[in-house]
Amino acid sequence: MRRSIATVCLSGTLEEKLEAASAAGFDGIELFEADLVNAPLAPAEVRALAGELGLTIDLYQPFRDFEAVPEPDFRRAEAKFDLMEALGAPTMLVCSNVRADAIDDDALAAEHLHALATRAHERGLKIAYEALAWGHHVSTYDHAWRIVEQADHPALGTCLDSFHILSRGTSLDALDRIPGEKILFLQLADAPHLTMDVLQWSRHYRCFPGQGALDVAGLLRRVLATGYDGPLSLEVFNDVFRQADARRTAIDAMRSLIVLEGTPLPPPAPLHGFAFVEIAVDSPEVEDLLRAMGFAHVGPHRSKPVQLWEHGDIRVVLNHGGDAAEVVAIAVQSEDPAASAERAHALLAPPLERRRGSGEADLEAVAAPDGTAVFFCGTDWLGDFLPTGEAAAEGVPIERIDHITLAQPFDAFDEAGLFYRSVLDLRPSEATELAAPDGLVRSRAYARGEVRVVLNVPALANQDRAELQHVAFATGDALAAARALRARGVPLLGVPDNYYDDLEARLEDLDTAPLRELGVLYDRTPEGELLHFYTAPIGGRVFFEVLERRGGYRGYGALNSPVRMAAQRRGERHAEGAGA
Ligand SMILES: O=C(O)c1ccc(O)c(O)c1
Ligand SMILES: [Mg+2]
Repeated sequence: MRRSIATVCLSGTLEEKLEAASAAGFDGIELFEADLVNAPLAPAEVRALAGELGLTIDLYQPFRDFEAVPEPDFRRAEAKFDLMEALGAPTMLVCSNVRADAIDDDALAAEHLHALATRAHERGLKIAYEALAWGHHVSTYDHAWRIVEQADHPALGTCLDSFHILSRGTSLDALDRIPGEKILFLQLADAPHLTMDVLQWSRHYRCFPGQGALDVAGLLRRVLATGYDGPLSLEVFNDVFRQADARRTAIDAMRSLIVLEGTPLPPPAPLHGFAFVEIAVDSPEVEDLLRAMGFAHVGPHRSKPVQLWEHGDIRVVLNHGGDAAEVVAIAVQSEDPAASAERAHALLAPPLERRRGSGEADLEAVAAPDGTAVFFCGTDWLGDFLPTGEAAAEGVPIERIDHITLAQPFDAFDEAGLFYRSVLDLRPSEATELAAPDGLVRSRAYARGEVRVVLNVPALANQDRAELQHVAFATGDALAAARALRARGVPLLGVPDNYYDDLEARLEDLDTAPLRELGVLYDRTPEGELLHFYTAPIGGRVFFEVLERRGGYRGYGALNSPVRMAAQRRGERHAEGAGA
């Protein structure tokens, strides 16, 4: 099916919006009136530019507050028809009247729309009538359809918008009564569950399908069952997207449509946890910390300035080309790396070209939205490192990478989420908000089996950095691990006494003494328990966590994150007797 995107989804000037839509592979656009009014291009020039970019102008919108008023404004409508002829836009969206003085009279609305359609028809144009969820009298799609049916004009049909329908929880059953050819346009948008005024919800929080909580896929199935074969068009009003890079947003939008349509993709290959995490370093600090944690430097790379460090099943690659300590790559162990990479490419993840020495493994890698490399590893990559013969220290019970937490830029929360969900086929948990000392952080975990990625994003722009990156190591015994690491002189993050006092007040049966002594945090859900602690940050940017999941605990200790963040901000380290 044809894919369109409304210019309101994208940031920038009209020219930038068109270029971004074209670069992402869209076939057409919905032209928002304001984007045209604000542009120095004549309508014919917009048409020419769109044409050069391979885009059609599928819809001109919105035409507001027309129907069911004492004097419908045909003069304004004719002016827009002139414009549409110059643009080559075949259809005008008329949204339901929101004015307080609109008349509650379906027959009158139908009469006005019939008259409008008659004039449009003379020009070879069409009118698509859409119910806004906050329309004064017409606020549901079935009501808008009844009026269109009553108006009964060949140049008049309806425009369906998934947000207006699903936000109100309107039953989809009436869709079966609308003939496909009378649906002139389909707008698709998702949104998170929010309890708020529906207009505010629509204008600020819409997102691309798959990024919110609405069943857009279910609605699409019902609409396609009517025989609708017009464009699938994204119409998303979102404060963050308005501030994001238009080219990235357009690719995010296209990825969302690829997933929504159920486009055949290479199936996700089974994954077996993380093969490695790569950390860029600018000082010997990380090496010192890994050594103190019992890691062995098992080998330098044959041709690149990177080293492999190992402990149990944990592999950390240190990259000495960095100018700050940060996680630059995550690598998953795939049963079929080539298939994983093909799936990623089909989902528009840009491949990363890698330089490879002769005899070295051909590692497939793509770039995540924030530039983090995602590698798909088989088993041959370990041969790229020259063995040193070093072995990890005994007696430090840390076993494998449990999860990797990536601090993302402010505008990447939904985009990066959709990327990891679709490319790696990870399942999202509920999003949470963490109150850090420097601002609110939105956090959401994505997981499949042993591959777990947590995305942390500042809630507002202009916050330099509300979060750090971290790699969490799984242990079978957090208290023993904390004891062993302390004995080896690993600088651990201090936890205030107030935290343990609160824990005791909340959980009467919990013995907090060993936790308090060792600076170990605790969480409990009906499924199980979590014991975890953190190293002090290195280079101000990266730290490690050690965690023990007991029973079926599936979370990430989000409740305790603000305690950690406050301690990190103070630069507190756990010292002997700190709990006393
Ligand atoms: O928010 C609005 O006014 C508005 C305008 C046009 C649309 O198609 C829509 O869904 C909402
Ligand atoms: Mg709409």
